[in-house]
Amino acid sequence: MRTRAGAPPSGDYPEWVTLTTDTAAGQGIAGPAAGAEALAALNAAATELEAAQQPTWPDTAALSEVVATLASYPPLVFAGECDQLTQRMAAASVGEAFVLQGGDCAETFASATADNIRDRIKTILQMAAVLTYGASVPVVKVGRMAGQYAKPRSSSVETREGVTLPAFRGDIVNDFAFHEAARQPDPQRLVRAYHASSATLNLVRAFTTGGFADLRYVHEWNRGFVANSANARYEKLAHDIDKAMRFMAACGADFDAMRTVEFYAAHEALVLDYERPLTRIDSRSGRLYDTSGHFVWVGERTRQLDGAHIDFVSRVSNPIGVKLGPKADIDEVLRMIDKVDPDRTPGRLTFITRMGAGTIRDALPALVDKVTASGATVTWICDPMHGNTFESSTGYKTRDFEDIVEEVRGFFEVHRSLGTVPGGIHVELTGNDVTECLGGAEKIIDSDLEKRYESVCDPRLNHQQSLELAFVVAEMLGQA
Ligand SMILES: O=C[C@H](O)[C@H](O)COP(=O)(O)O
Ligand SMILES: C=C(OP(=O)(O)O)C(=O)O
Ligand SMILES: [Mn+2]
Repeated sequence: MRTRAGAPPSGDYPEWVTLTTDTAAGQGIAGPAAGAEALAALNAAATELEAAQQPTWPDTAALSEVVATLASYPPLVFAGECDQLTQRMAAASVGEAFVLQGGDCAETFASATADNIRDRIKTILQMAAVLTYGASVPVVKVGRMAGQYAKPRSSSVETREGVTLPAFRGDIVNDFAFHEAARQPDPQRLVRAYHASSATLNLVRAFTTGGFADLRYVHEWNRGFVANSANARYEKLAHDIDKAMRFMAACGADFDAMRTVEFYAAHEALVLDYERPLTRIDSRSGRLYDTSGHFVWVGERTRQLDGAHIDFVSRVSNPIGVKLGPKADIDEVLRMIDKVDPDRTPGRLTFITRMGAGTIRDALPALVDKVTASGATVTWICDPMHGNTFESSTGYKTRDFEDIVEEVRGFFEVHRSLGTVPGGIHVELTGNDVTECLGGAEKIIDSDLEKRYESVCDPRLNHQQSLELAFVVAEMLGQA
């Protein structure tokens, strides 16, 4: 709708529709001069600083072409959406929201199907509904999706039956198949990752705004979950939620207004040859945003203070996560805050702790205490997956559901004893009925793992286990 004079009516579009399109890689930058300078500095630093866990691309000319191609593509997310998520993360930092981040350890191109994406979203929506009830605050829904294609590895090679090849580093770099050609890094995969992310995000937006996310459906799905006799221990909470829904209906709540949800995309900003060309100047503010996803994080293996990853995230304005393991050095963490969040912007920096069930109660308190004393305003999120991985007797990388629950329990205990805020959870999950993590009501045991072990990297909670975790965490939240 336009006025007769051809001017768009004011106030019709949300502010975030402002395009963030000025391109990276130093090509045809039309944005504000300050932004162009900042972008040039980001690009220079990304190539000069030491970057851990990067692929060794065999053909640098092909890589340059790919980087230029990515730089010419539209952004996947808008700067204003990232700012909105920063505000949501800020709310979580003070207990006015709770964050749920979840999705595959490693997305693959082959698994980016409509059914898989729908089922993952469905699982996250179901978990979020339960957590919302438990927390009595909005749940910020963030998928490890639409960009989670890169993996850091403990070893750069993999040996099977005497044959040693480069390790699989995620579909964005090489192929999981165990033969020489498949494991060669191929820069064309960066372009495929962009298109797969774009298609995924398109479906995410459709599912979360087109009616699929209607709270009434989500509630029915959850009723179905609890009706399964294996899940009887969650009946009480499910009954309470059901009552709350009926109470809302009786009060005349507008359920039609609850047919859409905000949903954000997150991934580890690992391969800088992907993140860098997707970094753009926001035409509103001249600031830089990594438009490959709303929230990006730096992993435990790449968070070196003087390394390229921390430098990169310090230069973009997205909400940023940093994973912290049990050996995180407190002084280093404090210097990291100065670097990534010098202005102490609430919601800007999230620490995703991944300590291990047996370690969290010892390792987390001092860290939280010192960070709080420093005056920082970080959001604390618990990743109960990465500190609890072990090899099963049958040779699979696995995790035990009980360890996962126990780490979240420790996370709540530590924050409650310090008077700080447990802001959310970060989990590896799928909407499918895989057998990758042990335990849960279905009592998956070692010998079950081979039945449906489909992850190309870490073991994920399956649909049932994910919902169980949501119910258990909702109980913990309700005990506040
Ligand atoms: O999520 C990631 C994994 O924990 C990480 O890639 C390391 O895995 P690896 O020890 O199998 O290499
Ligand atoms: C590699 C991951 O985690 P971390 O950096 O915490 O090991 C991950 O989230 O898949
Ligand atoms: Mn993982």
